Amino acid sequence: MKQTTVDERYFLTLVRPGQEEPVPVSYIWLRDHCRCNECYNHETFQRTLSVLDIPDDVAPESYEVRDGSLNVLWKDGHRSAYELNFVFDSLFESHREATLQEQLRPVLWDREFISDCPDYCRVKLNELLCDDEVVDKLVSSLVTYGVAFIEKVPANTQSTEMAIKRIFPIHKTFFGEMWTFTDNLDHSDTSYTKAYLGPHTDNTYFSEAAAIQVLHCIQPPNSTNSKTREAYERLTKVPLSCEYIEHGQYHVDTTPVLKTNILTGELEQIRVNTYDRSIMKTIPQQQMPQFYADYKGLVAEINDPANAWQFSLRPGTVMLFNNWRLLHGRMAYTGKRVMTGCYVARTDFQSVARTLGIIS
Ligand SMILES: C[N+](C)(C)CCCC[C@H](N)C(=O)O
Ligand SMILES: O=C(O)CCC(=O)C(=O)O
Repeated sequence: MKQTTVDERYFLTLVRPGQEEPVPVSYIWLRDHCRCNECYNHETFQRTLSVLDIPDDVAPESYEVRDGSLNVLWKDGHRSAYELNFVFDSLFESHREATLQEQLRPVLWDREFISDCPDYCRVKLNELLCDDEVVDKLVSSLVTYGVAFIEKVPANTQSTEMAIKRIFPIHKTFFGEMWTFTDNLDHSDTSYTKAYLGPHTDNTYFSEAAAIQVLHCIQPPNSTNSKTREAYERLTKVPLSCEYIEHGQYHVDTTPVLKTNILTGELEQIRVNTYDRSIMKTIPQQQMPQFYADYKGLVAEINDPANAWQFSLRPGTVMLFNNWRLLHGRMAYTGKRVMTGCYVARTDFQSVARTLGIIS
């Protein structure tokens, strides 16, 4: 067995069955994760033990591993018992690996793939309302492909709301809970016009963009490259401010265009809306040429027609898409058109997916 030297004032070591390398486990982590009824409320899933009541130099009087459990007697006389799998599965390395091994991983796709791909979810409203498995299938599609459709939804806001609330709570913003928009400039924003809208994500000016955007066209218009990697890395670091301004509203958020997962390092969010960018003043002027080269490269890639999946949203079909990974836009139109939809907050999207066992 390999030897791992640890400072026994702060760590004990455990060996996971089937592995050779002993792993260090910190005493203060163990004490903080005691799940006895005195330290943890199993009805509210909350700690009752305050972290301030754990001495920095907390250490066991003794401990033993027996029958798949670690039993600790602390110097203050407190006793803790841990299932070894709880400890091993809570280690950073295990948690990171498990996150990377999610049973449902995002599938990256392009127009050709998605046009031919039968797997993303396209269900009928009555199926969704009657069958919990269809809810699971739809949320899985949003996790895997970032997109799903509900068909045969009566072309009105109320039915759209009913369909979405079957799956998610709706995230209310100053646009409303369910919003319905046309070209009457109800809000000072291009989406409230007939104009072309290039590919973008919404809410780049919120501290957290909606995870899911829902769109239902309830009244169609009555007429119709090693440099890339370096640029990618830079765009995960350069803070970019985006804003939304109208009477009574002034939202600004300043974060990089690309956000990577703090645990896995994988790309987690793209936040691009060229329309809503604030004055660029978050980097020195000397860095501007490089930033604009990187940003224009990304926007050009986004606007490449080869990357566009274009179709008409017709009354009856509700589209849900992941606003953290899919960009959306629309062609300019003439005549009268009415669109309805809503946002779903990321925490609610993830909570529903986690409750369904789709993500951890
Ligand atoms: C109409 N609706 C509420 C759906 C969107 C409004 C979009 C506002 C802003 N340009 C953005 O991209 O977030
Ligand atoms: O009007 C549309 O079809 C889409 C509008 C849009 O992109 C948005 O509201 O973010």
